[in-house]
Amino acid sequence: MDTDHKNTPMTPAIALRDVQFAWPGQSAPVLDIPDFSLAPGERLFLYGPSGAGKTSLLNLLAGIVLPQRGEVTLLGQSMAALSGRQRDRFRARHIGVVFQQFNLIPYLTVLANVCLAAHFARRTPEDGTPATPSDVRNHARELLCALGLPLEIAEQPASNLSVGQQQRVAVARALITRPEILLADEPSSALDSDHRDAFMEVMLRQVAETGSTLIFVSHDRSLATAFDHQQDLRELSRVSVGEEL
Ligand SMILES: Nc1ncnc2c1ncn2[C@@H]1O[C@H](COP(=O)(O)OP(=O)(O)OP(=O)(O)O)[C@@H](O)[C@H]1O
Repeated sequence: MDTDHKNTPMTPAIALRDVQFAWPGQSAPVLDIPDFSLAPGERLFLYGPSGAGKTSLLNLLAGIVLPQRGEVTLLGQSMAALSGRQRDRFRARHIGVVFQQFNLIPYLTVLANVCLAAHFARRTPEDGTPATPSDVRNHARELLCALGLPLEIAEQPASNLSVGQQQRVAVARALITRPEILLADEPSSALDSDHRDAFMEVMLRQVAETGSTLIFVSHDRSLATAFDHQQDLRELSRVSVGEEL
């Protein structure tokens, strides 16, 4: 169970060992990663050409898919040891994910989309996340405002928003739970330079305050200087084209 996972100061936030992953129906792995780990609080900028498997890797780390071989361990918890439902719960409580497609619920208001993540995480004040609904709403409004979204937008359905606005709502939704691990897949791709700078400041400030471990995927290499490390996925993953699993 999620609550059983051991998390000592020496435990990496993220650890992959001998991981091979192929999408269903494909015999060739998209990822083959012998060894990869990040310490708590490390911030990694991940890049690589389109199709290299960056999004696939984030799906593995979020526990959305499991590898055919090897082990993915987050905060000391093996993902394979959890059922699908337990992985969903683990993700809600410990991981913030900004998906490329945002995955907002279109008919819910912006505020409801952001607050729902806090509801599913069901954190207590001791975890550092406000517990009362009105505190959560205030925190959500603060995040939306810091990300440059006008306040009146909070009460509109998410489907009314521009792509760049939806992207920032998705970022607020990932940050509101103050997750130990933040996985962001091209989270600034639809933003102009002013909004991108504001977004980077908000995200990095909260990550620093919370001590979150961050993997940030982007094609914009100019952003890499804000991170502890940058990594080309092709150097991490030794995929042999045509190899059978
Ligand atoms: N849900 C899926 N089902 C089947 N195959 C998939 C799925 N998602 C990705 N793939 C395949 O896995 C490979 C890697 O795709 P992935 O999206 O991980 O690359 P990427 O590096 O994130 O690319 P981009 O920079 O364009 O976002 C591609 O060949 C893609 O077709």
